[in-house]
Amino acid sequence: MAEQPMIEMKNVTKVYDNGTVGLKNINLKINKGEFVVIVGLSGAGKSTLLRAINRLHDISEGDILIDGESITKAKSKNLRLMRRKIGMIFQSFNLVKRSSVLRNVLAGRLAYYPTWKTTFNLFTDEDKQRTYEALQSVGMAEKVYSRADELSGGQQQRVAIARVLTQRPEIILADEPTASLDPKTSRQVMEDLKMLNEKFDMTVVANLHSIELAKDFGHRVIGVRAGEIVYDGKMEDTPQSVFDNIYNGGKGKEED
Ligand SMILES: Nc1ncnc2c1ncn2[C@@H]1O[C@H](COP(=O)(O)OP(=O)(O)OP(=O)(O)O)[C@@H](O)[C@H]1O
Repeated sequence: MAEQPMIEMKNVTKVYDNGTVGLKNINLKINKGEFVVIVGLSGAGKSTLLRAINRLHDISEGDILIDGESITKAKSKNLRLMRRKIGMIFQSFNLVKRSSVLRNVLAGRLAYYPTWKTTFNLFTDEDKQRTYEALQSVGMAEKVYSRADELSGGQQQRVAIARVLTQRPEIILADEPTASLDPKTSRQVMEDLKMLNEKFDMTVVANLHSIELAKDFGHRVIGVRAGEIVYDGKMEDTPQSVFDNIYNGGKGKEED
């Protein structure tokens, strides 16, 4: 199979308005079907990196290609179409708390409808079916009519995963998906992400604080420090010393 990168970052720099450098000259290729974990100290630039990929943050320099097409240069309609290919999972779940699980998961289809249809709730039966199946895949089908704010944190994150599954993106960006969950629930959520990766061939890029989860679920690990990539390698080839170095603020760069 030809290796067309799903995500390609070329000389990407991000400087925030206040002058903080979030990313420094990042070059990175991620292929279809990879499960990549990004590790680094707080403030290293992990969220900035992830949010640059779907243009939640505009970058200052460089170019980002999604499936071979520049998202950096994409204009409104095209940007919308490109974003449909990218699902996002947040630490804080980002559900509409007062809405039902059903409506939250259907929202994964929003980008496929013109606004007026969604305003009038004109989702197709097929999409409702898809929603139900997605909830089944994460073991949440019996909660379909519950309000989102009646669910535990772990259940909310699983609903968020069902929403992303309903969206059927090519790429999942997960920004600290387990940071507010207990260890057992965290593992369950990571299993769900693994299912999206393996069963639906979605490319997953996840920022993780937990080295243990990173090791257990990531195929490839990218270490970030002060806005730069300081390590990039297959998980199976990555010794503990790499993690120690990244988290202990070791000097110099580890090798690719
Ligand atoms: N909106 C913003 N404006 C200015 N600086 C910002 C903004 N967001 C992030 N930064 C800065 O950019 C740098 C990278 O932040 P980022 O949130 O990407 O780090 P992180 O590795 O995701 O950290 P954490 O693990 O704590 O979420 C930090 O110095 C941070 O203070």
